[in-house]
Amino acid sequence: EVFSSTAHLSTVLNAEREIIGQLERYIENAEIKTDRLRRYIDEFNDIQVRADVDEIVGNPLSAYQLVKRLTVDWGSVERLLYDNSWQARSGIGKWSTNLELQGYHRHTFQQPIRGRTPAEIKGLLISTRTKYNLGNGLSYDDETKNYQALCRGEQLRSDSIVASLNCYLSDRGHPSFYINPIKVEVHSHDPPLFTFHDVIYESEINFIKEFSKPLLERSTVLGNDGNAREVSNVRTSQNAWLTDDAQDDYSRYQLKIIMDRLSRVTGLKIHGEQNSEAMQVANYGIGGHYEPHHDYLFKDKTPEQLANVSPINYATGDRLATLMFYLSDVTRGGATVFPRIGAAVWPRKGSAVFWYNLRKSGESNPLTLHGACPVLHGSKWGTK
Ligand SMILES: O=C(O)CCC(=O)C(=O)O
Ligand SMILES: [Fe+2]
Repeated sequence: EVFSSTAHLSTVLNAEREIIGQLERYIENAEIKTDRLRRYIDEFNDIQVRADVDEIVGNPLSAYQLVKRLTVDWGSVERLLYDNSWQARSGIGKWSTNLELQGYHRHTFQQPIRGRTPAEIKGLLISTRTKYNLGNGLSYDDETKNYQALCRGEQLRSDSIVASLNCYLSDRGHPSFYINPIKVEVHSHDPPLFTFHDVIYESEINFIKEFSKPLLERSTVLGNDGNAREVSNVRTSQNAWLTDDAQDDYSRYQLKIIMDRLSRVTGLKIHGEQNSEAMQVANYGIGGHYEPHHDYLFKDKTPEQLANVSPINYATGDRLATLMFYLSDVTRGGATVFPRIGAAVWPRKGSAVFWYNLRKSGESNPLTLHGACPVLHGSKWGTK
């Protein structure tokens, strides 16, 4: 009954004012929320547009920020979207605290590092010159020291040895290279260690990468107890085996062309499972590495570990040689280093590094101990 008295009308009027007030706060909140969301979107958009994928995932700072966005920022966006506390000022408080905290993290994260390029970080790590030993019979500690020093780009060999390392053009004894000979770079004469430059082409590299991307899984090593392979900090990368049965006709054809060329380059028959293992593709992200190890399979193994060597390897014999080619340049880090030889091979897209794991006598050569240095900036793709 609104006509019988005005008393109740004033209550209604007050209620209306209250509703208007709440609606205004609701709109105000919604505007703040939209504003925050807009700022997130602008910021993410800006980062996405600015750089290409390799640049984002390969730069330690942007890779860190990407992970932070996935784990923290997008969580805040989600909370913003689902937070319906339209009447609570405390809601706004919560959002802004959140954002301030993130601003703070961004601040503390960026300030100390800004301007310090990986080169300077690397510079900080370079120790004063220590005396290095090379060869067999080094302690594990010395080998680790050499591995790290080589990864930092230090020279461990005498100037005269380094001066004896040469580059040359070679047809590798095959007519297909008469006109366009292979560029060979020698990293060590004994044991022989070379890179063959520009032996795999851009289109082939893209083919191998695209083909293996969906197959990549965290790499494993043979467990000490001889049991199945396990994930380990010794080898932090992802890899994929390009086995014959996983391939369609077109892929098999592409791989055959590459393998035939590499057979001519190395002078070894490497195509087909009787002659070499399936191709293995590896991708290392920032910090990804493989600690020094040997590629040969039969020496220095316990009977339990030997029991784990696959029958095909017994049938075909030990790994005579390793040929590994780089499918990417690496901005910093990621060298393949030989702590007992003192050699470091820096990845170059399209080049292949080659060495014999066994001597001519068939015995394994312990000097071929090698490892992959941690990637500092960029990402590393290799296949062997
Ligand atoms: O990636 C590298 O530089 C070395 C890889 C390696 O030694 C291996 O896969 O056995
Ligand atoms: Fe290896």
